[in-house]
Amino acid sequence: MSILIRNGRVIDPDTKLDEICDLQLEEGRITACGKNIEAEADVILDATGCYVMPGLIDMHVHLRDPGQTWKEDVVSGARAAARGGFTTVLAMPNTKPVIDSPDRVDYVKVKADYSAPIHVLQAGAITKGQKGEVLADIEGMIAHGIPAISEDGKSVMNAGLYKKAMELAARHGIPVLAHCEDANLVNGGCVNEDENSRSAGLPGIINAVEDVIIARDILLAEETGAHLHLCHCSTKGSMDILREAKKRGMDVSGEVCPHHFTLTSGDIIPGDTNYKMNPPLRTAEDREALRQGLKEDVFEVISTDHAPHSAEEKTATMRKAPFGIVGLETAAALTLTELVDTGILTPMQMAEKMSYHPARILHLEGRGSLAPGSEADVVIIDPDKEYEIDTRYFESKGKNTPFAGKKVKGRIMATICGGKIVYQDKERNLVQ
Ligand SMILES: NC(=O)N[C@@H](CC(=O)O)C(=O)O
Ligand SMILES: [Zn+2]
Ligand SMILES: [Zn+2]
Repeated sequence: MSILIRNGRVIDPDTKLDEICDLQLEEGRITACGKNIEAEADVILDATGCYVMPGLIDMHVHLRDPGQTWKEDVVSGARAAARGGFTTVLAMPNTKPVIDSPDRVDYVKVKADYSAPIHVLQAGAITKGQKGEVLADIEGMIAHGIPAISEDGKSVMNAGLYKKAMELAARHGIPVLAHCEDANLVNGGCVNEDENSRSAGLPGIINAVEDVIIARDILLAEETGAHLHLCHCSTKGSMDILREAKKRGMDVSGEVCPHHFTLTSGDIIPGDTNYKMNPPLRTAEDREALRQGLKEDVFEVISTDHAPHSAEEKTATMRKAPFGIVGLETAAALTLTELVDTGILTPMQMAEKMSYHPARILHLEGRGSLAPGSEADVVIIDPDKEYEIDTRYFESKGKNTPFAGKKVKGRIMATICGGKIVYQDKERNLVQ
């Protein structure tokens, strides 16, 4: 199988290429990139007016498999990812049961290998059952292929235990993905603590809930030499602390999710639980800091924290509904609309944060790159296509998004994974 993508704006952070040219894919690999490639191909795609980027990589998703497959499963999640332009996702281990052993890692791997259209990777939990008491079989899971460990959904509050996990991660050269939330400071909060929470009479979550654990984790990473990656950063403090740690030359990185760089707590429609996620939507000042941090590459990753829940679960009150919103099928459009179209990020920075940097942090050789020899994982995006987000077209089982009906600019036209077209837009056929 060979594919020739003609006349797109090829944007490759690895080779620093940003040029209108052709890209040739053969037998699952990228084989050539250049102007007017004359080779024969089984399929020719006309990418005129489109960005051609390395397939997007989301290093933070929840696929709910095993145990909560009414919300999502490996296959529906992977299809949603393909529709969103992603060719690799990393699933968090807060499933039921928790992915804390080699055989549970294998369960996801086998299911994904047989039936997912894209690459699905699995992170291993740090403690058994995510109870924060004893370490999980981290080395066993590393032997079975996990590219990272994470306790996402919570922080490991026992710093001594966490330090041991970091030592293991450092020894094996894998990153620790940190959900930063001080369990003792949350205080039952369900939205950001500010004038909006007070007028709505809802318990609030202060910024320090996140910031104190970020500071602690950075100190522990410095001590152990582990690569620390901060999940879903939402506060101005996260940006300040991360910037300062990087100045000291530390091996630490951070991600921001589209909802946190797009919305503030002031946008919450009272009672609409599709605005409830953890960490919560913060203030305009926090959002501004996140945007600035993305622009200045303090944050090198954009991830979705795709957190599907059923409509029924989300009909609960703001206090009781589960935290989390879906993100795979809206992330590229929100990044293009909110950050690229506004001049905050260049298209090259988008490709870095949504593909190249995640590949480097997770040590995914041959991914996040369009250099010849790389895996044939490619996304074709029309940056000018305008439309309204419509959850009826979502491949995800989760429709829980505050962005339904939002006007955006930028649409995935095709996703190619391992040299196969795994998603194509129905309106505009690129095949020539
Ligand atoms: N982000 C969320 O609001 N929810 C996540 C957990 C998490 O990412 O911490 C979930 O698993 O639902
Ligand atoms: Zn989290
Ligand atoms: Zn998460």
